[in-house]
Amino acid sequence: MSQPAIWLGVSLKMYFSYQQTLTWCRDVAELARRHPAIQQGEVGLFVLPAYPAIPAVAEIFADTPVRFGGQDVCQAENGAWTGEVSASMLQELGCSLAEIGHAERRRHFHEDKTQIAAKVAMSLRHGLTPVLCIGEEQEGEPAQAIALCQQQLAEALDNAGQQGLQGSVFFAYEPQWAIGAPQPAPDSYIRAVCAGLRDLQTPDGIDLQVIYGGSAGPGLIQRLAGDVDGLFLGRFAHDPKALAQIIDEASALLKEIR
Ligand SMILES: O=C[C@H](O)COP(=O)(O)O
Repeated sequence: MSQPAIWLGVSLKMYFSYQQTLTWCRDVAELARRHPAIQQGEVGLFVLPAYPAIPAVAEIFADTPVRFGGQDVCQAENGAWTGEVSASMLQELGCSLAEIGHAERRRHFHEDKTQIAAKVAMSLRHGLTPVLCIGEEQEGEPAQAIALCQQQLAEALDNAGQQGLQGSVFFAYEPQWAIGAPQPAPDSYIRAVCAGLRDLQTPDGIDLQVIYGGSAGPGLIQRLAGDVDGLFLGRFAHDPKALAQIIDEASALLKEIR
C-alpha cells in the first residue's frame, strides 16, 4: 500500500491522566476502524502518548493502522541515563515514532542542537521515524522562518547524514509563537513557509513529510489546500469528534485535489 497522502499526528503532551489517555485512544481506535480514509491508507494517523501509557496504547491500536510513539527519546543507546527511555525500548514496545526537539523540551529542559541531532540519528538507527519539531520563536517574514528552519534542519540531520542513516522524517513545522495559542498562524504564512520547507535538501536516503503544528484544529487542513503533508495536533484534537472532523476534512481535500 502506498504512503498516506495526508498525515495527522497528535501529541497528548501531559494533558491527560492515564485513564483519560486510554479512553481517548479507544475512541480514536474506533474512529480509525470505521473511517474509510484511514482504513484505505489515504489519511495516516499517529499518536504520541506519555511514556507509561505506551504498552496499553499499543494494545488498543493493535488492529488499526494507527501508529504511535514516544514524546521524546534518549540520545544514548543504553546505560546510566536515569529517567531516560531508549530508542530500542520504544521499538520493543511497538513504537514506530519518536518526537524530538519540541519547543517545550527546548524551553524547559534546554535541549540543544547537539542532543537533537544525536536523538534523530539514534531514532533512525532503531527504525523509528523522528517527528522533528522545528520553528521560529518570534513571528516575522516567511523567508526568515524558512532560512531559520533550513539551518535547524541541516543541524538536526547532520549526524544521521554522516552515518549514512536512511528513513523518513516528519518535519513538524511549529512556529513557537503559535503553540498553545487561541488560533494557528495565518494560513498564508503557513502555506508560504511550508511550501519553502518542502523544497529543502536532505541527506541521501532521508525523506521529509512536512506537517504543521501550533493550535491546528478543524478547518485548517482544507485552508492549507495541499501545501502541507499534514497536521501535528495538540489541544484541538482532545475531543475525538474534532479529530473525526479533521479526518473528514483531509479525506474531502484529497478528493478535491486528485
Ligand atoms: O505538539 C503539538 C503542538 O505543540 C501543538 O500544540 P497545540 O495545538 O496545543 O498548540
